[in-house]
Amino acid sequence: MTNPLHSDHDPSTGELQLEERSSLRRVVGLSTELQDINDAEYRQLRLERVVLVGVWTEGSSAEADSAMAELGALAETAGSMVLDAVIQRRDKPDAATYIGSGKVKELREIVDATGADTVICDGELTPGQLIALEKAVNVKVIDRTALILDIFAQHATSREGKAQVSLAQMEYMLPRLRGWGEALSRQAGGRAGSNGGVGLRGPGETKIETDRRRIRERMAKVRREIRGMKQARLTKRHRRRATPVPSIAVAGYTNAGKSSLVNAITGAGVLVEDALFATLDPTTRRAELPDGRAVVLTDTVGFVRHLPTQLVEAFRSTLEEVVDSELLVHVVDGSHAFPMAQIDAVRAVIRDVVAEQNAEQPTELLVINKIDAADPLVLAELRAVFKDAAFVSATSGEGIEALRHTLAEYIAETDVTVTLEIPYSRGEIVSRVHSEGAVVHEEYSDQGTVVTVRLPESVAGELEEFRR
Ligand SMILES: Nc1nc2c(ncn2[C@@H]2O[C@H](COP(=O)(O)OP(=O)(O)OP(=O)(O)O)[C@@H](O)[C@H]2O)c(=O)[nH]1
Ligand SMILES: [Mg+2]
Repeated sequence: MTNPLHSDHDPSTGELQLEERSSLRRVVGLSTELQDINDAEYRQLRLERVVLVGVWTEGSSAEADSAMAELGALAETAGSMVLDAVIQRRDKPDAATYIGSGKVKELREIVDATGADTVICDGELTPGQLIALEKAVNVKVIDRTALILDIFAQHATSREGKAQVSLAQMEYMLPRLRGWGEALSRQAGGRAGSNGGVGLRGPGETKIETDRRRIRERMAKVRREIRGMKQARLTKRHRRRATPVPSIAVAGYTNAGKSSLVNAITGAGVLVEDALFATLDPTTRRAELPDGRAVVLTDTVGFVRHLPTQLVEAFRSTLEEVVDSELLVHVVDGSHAFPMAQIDAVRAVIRDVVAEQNAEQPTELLVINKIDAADPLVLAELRAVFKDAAFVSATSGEGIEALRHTLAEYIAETDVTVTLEIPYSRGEIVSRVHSEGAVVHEEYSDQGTVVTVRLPESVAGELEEFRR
């Protein structure tokens, strides 16, 4: 394992976060309540004992199983206990009830037999499908989108992250308010007949309409707040960009081991958990590479297939970090049954953001992690396809030192080599050159210290006056 050089963080932070999160688990579901619209009768996800349902439309049965396993992991991350899972093979989901009527009956029997209180469907269901299925099985039915929103709501810690998630939840809720519970009765007085046009709403407005209006108002407010926070973040990032320390973004599918890898490389205590979306806010750690150079690594939120569109915006801040960095370390879970599909999913999202921002595609270094637990056949395939990839285990430490050297080489490629003569009176410049670059040669002349050093271009520019 590597030394915790320049770790500017208390290694107990991850531990603390983990504790906090476990205590949060016990009140699962509370985080999805939007306190500010407390009388809106939207569905509250109190997930406890759940049955999973999937429709398998394409691919092999092993892939379908793997998709269900992921849904199960998501459900557990949200704090629920998975009792059973049903998959139905069909060309496309049933328009009325997502799964066909025969399967609905079977599902109802499973729900009754297991005592489940919630059914989770893989995919995004229409409001109509949710209601119809709920009627048929007689317990709460939610979809994958709601589940992911719930996890994000539980895990977001930064103010901007929380605001983004609450906005996404409201966006999801808005079209689904209708029919949410027979409890949504009309307000006293009923609808004010045909004369209740624009501006005359009020007593005759239905409860759903009032709720919708309140949610829209709240959404507008949150949007304004986010704009303000975004500005602050951009300023901060700008300031960070002004310091010439190269930045490395660590991205990849959720649970690939990104945080573990950042810890292994830097020795810092970033939160690691066998749960999806353990990391939601980008965290940055300093590290020193074998050539003595300082870099910063940013641990980012994980990717997932079919990310709810409402959350894409919430991901944006993390993706901007990726696009902005010198090097993108793309971490892959080598022990997963289908790492290729995950690699493709991650690359597709990054490509989209790069295109959208008119940015340059950052250099990507693939890091296949968890080689200690990987199937040798899958590993052999990955080695054959990705010849430049690094193969490591963040937990055993295998390959980490080699990876640190590889990182140094990648970063060095963006460097220039210069010879500087630094007067003896400017010792601070000599220290700076040592910490920000890789010194190739050093000697002492009558005038000062003469160093030949590889430096990031921006630093070399700043030290132009000492060039020889
Ligand atoms: N066997 C094995 N397990 C690992 C390795 N690296 C990470 N893990 C485990 O994988 C799980 C996820 O690790 P994290 O580092 O939290 O993964 P992440 O990519 O940051 O996950 P999210 O932040 O949730 O997206 C944890 O249980 C780790 O202990 C490895 O090299 N080998
Ligand atoms: Mg993480």
